[in-house]
Amino acid sequence: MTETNKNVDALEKINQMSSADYYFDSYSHFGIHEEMLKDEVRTLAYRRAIINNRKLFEGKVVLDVGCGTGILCMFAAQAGAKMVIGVDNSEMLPIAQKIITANNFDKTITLIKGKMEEVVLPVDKVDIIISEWMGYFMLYEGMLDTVLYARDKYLVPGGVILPDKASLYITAIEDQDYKEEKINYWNNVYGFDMSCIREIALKEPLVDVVQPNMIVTNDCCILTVDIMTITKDELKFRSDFKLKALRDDLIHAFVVYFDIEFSKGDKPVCFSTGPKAKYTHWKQSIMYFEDHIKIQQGEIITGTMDCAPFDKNQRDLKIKLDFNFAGELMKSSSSLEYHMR
Ligand SMILES: C[S@@+](CC[C@H](N)C(=O)[O-])C[C@H]1O[C@@H](n2cnc3c(N)ncnc32)[C@H](O)[C@@H]1O
Repeated sequence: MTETNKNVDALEKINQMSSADYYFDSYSHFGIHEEMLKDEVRTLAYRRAIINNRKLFEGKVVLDVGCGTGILCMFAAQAGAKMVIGVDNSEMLPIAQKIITANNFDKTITLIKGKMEEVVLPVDKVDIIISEWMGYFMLYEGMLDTVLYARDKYLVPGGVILPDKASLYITAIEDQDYKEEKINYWNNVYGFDMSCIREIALKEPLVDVVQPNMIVTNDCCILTVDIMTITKDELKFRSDFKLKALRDDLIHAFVVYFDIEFSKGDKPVCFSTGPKAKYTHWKQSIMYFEDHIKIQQGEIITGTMDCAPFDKNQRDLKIKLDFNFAGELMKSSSSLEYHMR
């Protein structure tokens, strides 16, 4: 093989690589765990849901799917669990083991390195499954599939999963300035035409913070997940939505975010990753489209969203968004496709 061919091959490989290739590596560095642990909306919600529900945990066998640093395992042990098993396939696992030992939880917490789908647990069944599985756009990373696998294989009848409910929402925003900076920027980069990157950028949901004053419409729930009962197939979803303008404005993007509920136990806990809630590391997922919609208060955008794992890489998401708008000032309809990777 010539040097040129080798380079072309390497480039093609890089182009074909996506989140699946880096997935467990990405969780092997402490940096990502630092970001998650410091997200207090997230970590304190889990702590409240576990520690404040001592009655639920006392004397129980608990499985933490994707235990990372072991933080949720330690909360469960503090809440009185008899035995906690943490499973993780990243190189964080040996470090988590040191953390468990340093905090004197060796007797209660057993950590196992490997894929949840492949490891052998020291018990046949568990009473409670805890997991922090949510990715951007809620379903990115496809980790909920792993929780459902663990539920079907290990959860005792009548067992509990925390969290147990998740809902995905869509809304629409005015975002002219940031669209200029992130999308139209590529039209003229130091005088050069890089608009081919603009085409790619338009097709990728942008994970960033949406300010509440950018929201132009109400929101609409496009998916509700009951983690106790949902099947892997139902996570591929199609949902119609209707968004009503709260004021006269321009719309440049649709925005997706999710809410999480721990509804079991005496003290239910919930948190939102929406633009009106406190910052979380999930931010919001922004989907820009060509042009804009000129909307007046009370007018309605209707649409359909289809979302499924990407064929070539089940951790990526393929999102199709069709919308229709017939307002007094303009009419617009479009069929948009996005790839979350
Ligand atoms: C979002 S992190 C959560 C870490 C920790 N539970 C926390 O709350 O800070 C998800 C973890 O699950 C692990 N993971 C994802 N899928 C897995 C699988 N199929 N088998 C084992 N570990 C998995 C990842 O390596 C990662 O460390």
